[in-house]
Amino acid sequence: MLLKEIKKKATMPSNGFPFQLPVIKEFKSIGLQKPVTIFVGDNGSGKSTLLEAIAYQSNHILVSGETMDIDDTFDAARKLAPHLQLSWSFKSKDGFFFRSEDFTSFMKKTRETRQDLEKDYREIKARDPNSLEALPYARNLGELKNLYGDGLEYQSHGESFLSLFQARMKGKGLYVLDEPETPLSPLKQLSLISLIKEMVEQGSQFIIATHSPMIMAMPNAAIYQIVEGSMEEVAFEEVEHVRVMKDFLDAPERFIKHL
Ligand SMILES: Nc1ncnc2c1ncn2[C@@H]1O[C@H](COP(=O)(O)OP(=O)(O)OP(=O)(O)O)[C@@H](O)[C@H]1O
Repeated sequence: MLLKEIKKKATMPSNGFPFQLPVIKEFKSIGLQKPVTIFVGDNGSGKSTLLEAIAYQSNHILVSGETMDIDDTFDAARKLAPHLQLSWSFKSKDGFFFRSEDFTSFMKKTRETRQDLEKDYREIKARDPNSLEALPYARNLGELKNLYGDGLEYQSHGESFLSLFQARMKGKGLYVLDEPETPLSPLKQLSLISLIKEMVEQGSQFIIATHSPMIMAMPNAAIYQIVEGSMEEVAFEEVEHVRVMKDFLDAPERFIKHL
């Protein structure tokens, strides 16, 4: 394990967002004994708020490589993070925070970078086909191609999500993922589970907020369920999402006739 414990300091304010959220008020500490920690809970239970603060306090790097410092949507994380005490076995500098909103801007940035490099490369070659000045542009274009193939933008939304994870994840990193299942079909969620399993085998650790029962079934995972502000470790079969989804799939008509 890289991150061993997340503990709330005694001095946290009790008023104003995010401090007045029930889950933040009641949170004391969790020990991370498994390589995958999963937060589940209803919409609005505070999963993202807590996850963002953990990510901010750990290394505050986004999937794009940018810092969480420049984005005002992380104001609450910036306020809450100093009140969380993280204990490490080994503080890795690798890893990132991922939420699906940042994916679109990362795709846009990658596309613009590639287009700029291609334009500069073409201009230099047109001026002088043998110019050494073109070499760094060719090298950077080659690196982008190695990482993402011909371009994430030529893949479907779900495919490019997975390619991004495959390109950006490596061993011994701490990955904090907020609802990574968002655009993924059930089969692609299995591919994500397989990728996470592979990364765990290489010494990585994951903290994930999810609504997906498939992700919750991940091997080597501890599931913490938030109900009315209290956070408790539960078995997979006890998670509300899992029970509701299972009952629904067993007999959808039973649910739908009551709507
Ligand atoms: N800037 C803000 N100011 C005040 N309240 C906020 C702010 N941002 C979020 N909230 C509230 O905090 C609560 C927790 O939000 P959060 O996004 O952490 O929930 P969540 O469990 O991740 O939900 P979901 O599953 O829908 O993503 C919600 O009720 C939300 O409306």
